[in-house]
Amino acid sequence: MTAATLYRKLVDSHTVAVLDAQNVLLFCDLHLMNEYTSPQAFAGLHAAGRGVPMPGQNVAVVSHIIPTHPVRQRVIQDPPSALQASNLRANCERHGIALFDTNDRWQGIEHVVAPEHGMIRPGMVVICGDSHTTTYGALGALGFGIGTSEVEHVLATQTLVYRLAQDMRIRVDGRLPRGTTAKDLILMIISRIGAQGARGFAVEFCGTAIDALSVEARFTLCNMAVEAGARGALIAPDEKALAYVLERAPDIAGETRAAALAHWSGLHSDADARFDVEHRFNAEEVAPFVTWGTSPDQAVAVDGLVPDPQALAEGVARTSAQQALRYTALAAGQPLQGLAVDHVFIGSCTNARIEDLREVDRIVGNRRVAAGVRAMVVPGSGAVKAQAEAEGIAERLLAAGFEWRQPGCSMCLAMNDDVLAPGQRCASTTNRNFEGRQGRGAITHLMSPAMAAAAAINGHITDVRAWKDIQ
Ligand SMILES: CC(C)[C@H](C(=O)O)[C@@H](O)C(=O)O
Ligand code: SF4
Repeated sequence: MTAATLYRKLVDSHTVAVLDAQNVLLFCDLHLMNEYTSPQAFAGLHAAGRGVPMPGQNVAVVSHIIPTHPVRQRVIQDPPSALQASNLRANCERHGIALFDTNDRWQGIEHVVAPEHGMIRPGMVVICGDSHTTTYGALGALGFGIGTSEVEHVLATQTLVYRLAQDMRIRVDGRLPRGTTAKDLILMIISRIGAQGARGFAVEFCGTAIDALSVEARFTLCNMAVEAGARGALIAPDEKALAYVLERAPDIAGETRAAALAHWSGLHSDADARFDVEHRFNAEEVAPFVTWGTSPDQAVAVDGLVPDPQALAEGVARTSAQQALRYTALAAGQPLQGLAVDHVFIGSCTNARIEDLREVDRIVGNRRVAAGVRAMVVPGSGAVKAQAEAEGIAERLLAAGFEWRQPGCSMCLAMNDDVLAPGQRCASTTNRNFEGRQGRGAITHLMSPAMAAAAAINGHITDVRAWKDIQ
């Protein structure tokens, strides 16, 4: 047998039929749904008089449009959003699909909820009408986003017509310096390879720096690989990944466990597997990264300067940098450090897990949010929220002047009522800094949770490495 990459092993083991040289019919072990991209798919399914043959392999979570105010019973006020949620409920009831509904105690952002309940296992193919499904590569599962018409196809057949991706390997060796995280690493990678740098590729991350990352940090890394255009992100599952899954999947026991472990042990690229493209990075070069523009690849180290578009080659990069600077109201050559922020948002499927909130807590310590800054923490899920409350994190952050909210996507894309005003500048732990993403005319600076916490305390973009008590 020829040597294969982990990506090809996952695709081949899920191929029901080869359609042509580029396309296969792929079996999908788990299909996650949200209220935003599923309604039209169900409508299409019903119009065609079709059912959902494998409801147990589908799960739905209300994520995007849900309000996050700290009330006991959440009510979605906005009529179109309320309709999306009630549609999802009706569709799940009709087809017997499990749903994490608005007031379910485990509700949250779909990509935070699914792994914490042991739904994501190494070797699976997981799809969702949401681009950040690449997150699951952290556990050795092939995850990727699909469009609404594909959601309908998956509901009806549990399969997908899938165009093969090319193989890319990104090796990162060395140790991440003090004060830097997986978020800084992925922002650095994206800034170097570009927002289209992995377009058309399934990316496998490897190297000593990746081995050293916690599973939650790997979620952050794989989550944002899509911001480089990746069609999938994978990390071969190691002891850490397996322990994470086994802890959360009590059904994997006895003979099933032995069979699972045997299967999982083969989930890595063969030693002589061929990758179409390979990149190498040195973790020692990672610094806390901050975006200055309106695309995730427009980022520099916090002690760097806003680049001069004139220094870029004439063409798309220069034009988009010029446009970006107009939007973010920054000047070429300006330092990012010291830039005042109005708002701090700690949340999203990139950085709202318990380790992220512990990091924020550690940075904040006994300090207080700067006067005039509104700082909001939106835990990724009900489970994260409960854990953070049990650990005293919520109480300490509230005392420091942060708002402590209920779980959801919230200000990551402002589809609920957590919206910034025009011109407001936000230090954000999210993954996209597109124009208008957090509110029309609002400006987003992507960064790590530690950096966002430091910005909240100082009221301006701050190099967290100057903090004495960081790790
Ligand atoms: C709403 C959804 C389709 C979208 C996505 O696909 O990623 C959203 O989650 C986002 O982060 O922009
Ligand atoms: S948290 Fe943000 S990136 Fe993640 S699914 Fe929600 S909107 Fe998309």
